[in-house]
Amino acid sequence: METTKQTILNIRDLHVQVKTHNGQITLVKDINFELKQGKILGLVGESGSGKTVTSMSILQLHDHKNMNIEGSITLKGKELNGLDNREMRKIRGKDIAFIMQNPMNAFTPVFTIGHQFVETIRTHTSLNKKQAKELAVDVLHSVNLPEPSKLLKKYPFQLSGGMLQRVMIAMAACLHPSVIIADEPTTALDVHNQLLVLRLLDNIRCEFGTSILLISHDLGVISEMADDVIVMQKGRVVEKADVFELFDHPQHDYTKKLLRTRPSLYIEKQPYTYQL
Ligand SMILES: Nc1ncnc2c1ncn2[C@@H]1O[C@H](COP(=O)(O)OP(=O)(O)OP(=O)(O)O)[C@@H](O)[C@H]1O
Repeated sequence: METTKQTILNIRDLHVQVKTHNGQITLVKDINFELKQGKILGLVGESGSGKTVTSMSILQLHDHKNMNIEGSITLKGKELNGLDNREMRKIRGKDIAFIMQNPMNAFTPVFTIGHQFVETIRTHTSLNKKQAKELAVDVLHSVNLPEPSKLLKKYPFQLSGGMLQRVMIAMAACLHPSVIIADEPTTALDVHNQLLVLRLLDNIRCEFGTSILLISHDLGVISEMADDVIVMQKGRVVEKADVFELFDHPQHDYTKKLLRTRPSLYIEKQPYTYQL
C-alpha cells in the first residue's frame, strides 16, 4: 500500500496578472496543486496555456513591477510568494532547481563550464574550490559524460545541446534540491538525448526523493514519467488526476483532444545506477 507522502510544494489560489497599457490582464487564475515528496507531477497544456507563468511564479522570477502574483506558494511550509530577491536567490538552485528548455540560456558564454559549475556549488555550500571541482567531476561522471575533467575546461558553445542539458541536470542534482522544475527539458533534444535526460531525472527522484514538476506539451513524455498530471488551458487548470486515471478516463474535452494527438515515447526503466 502506498504510504502518504509529504507535501513539499503547495500552490493555493495562484492568480497572476500583468500590467499593460490597457489595464491588468490575467495570465493564470485559480491554480491549485501540490507536489508530494519523491513524486513527478506533470503539467501539460498547449502553448500559451500558462505553464511557464506558473513555474516562474513558483521561482519568483517575474518582473515584480509589471506582474502581480496573488495566492500562496509554500515550499516545505515556507511561504515563497513575496520573498525578497536575496532570500529567493538562496532558495533557487539549492532548494528548487530549474531546468529549462534551452540549456544554452542557462550558461554564461564567456565562462567555462567548470567555472560556472564550481561557482554554483560554492554559492550554496561551504566547499572550497578544490572540493567543489572534485564534486563536479564525480557528478559529471555519474551522468555518463565522458572525460569530466576536460569537459569542465570547455565553454558552453563547445558542447552539444544534449550534453549541456545533462551538465545542467548534474549541477541541479549535486545540491540535492527538494524540488526540480523542469520546463520542457527535452523539447530541444533528439530522441536519444530525450531518453537520457528523462532517465536522469527519474534517477535523481529515486536516489534523493526529489519532487519534480515536469512541464511539457508532450503527453507521451508525461505518460511515461509522471505520477500525477494537471492539465492547463487558457490560464486555468481544467483537469487534475493520477496519470492512469487521466489517460484511461480523461474527463475534460481538452484533455481528450490532447490525448488523441499524443505521440508515443517508451522509456526503458533501468536498474538504478546514479551515484554521487
Ligand atoms: N510578461 C508577459 N507579459 C504579457 N503576457 C505574458 C507575459 N508572460 C506570459 N504572457 C502570456 O501569458 C500566457 C501564458 O504564457 P506561458 O508562457 O505561461 O505559456 P506556456 O503554457 O508556458 O506556453 P509554451 O508551451 O509556449 O511555453 C500567454 O498568452 C503569454 O503570451
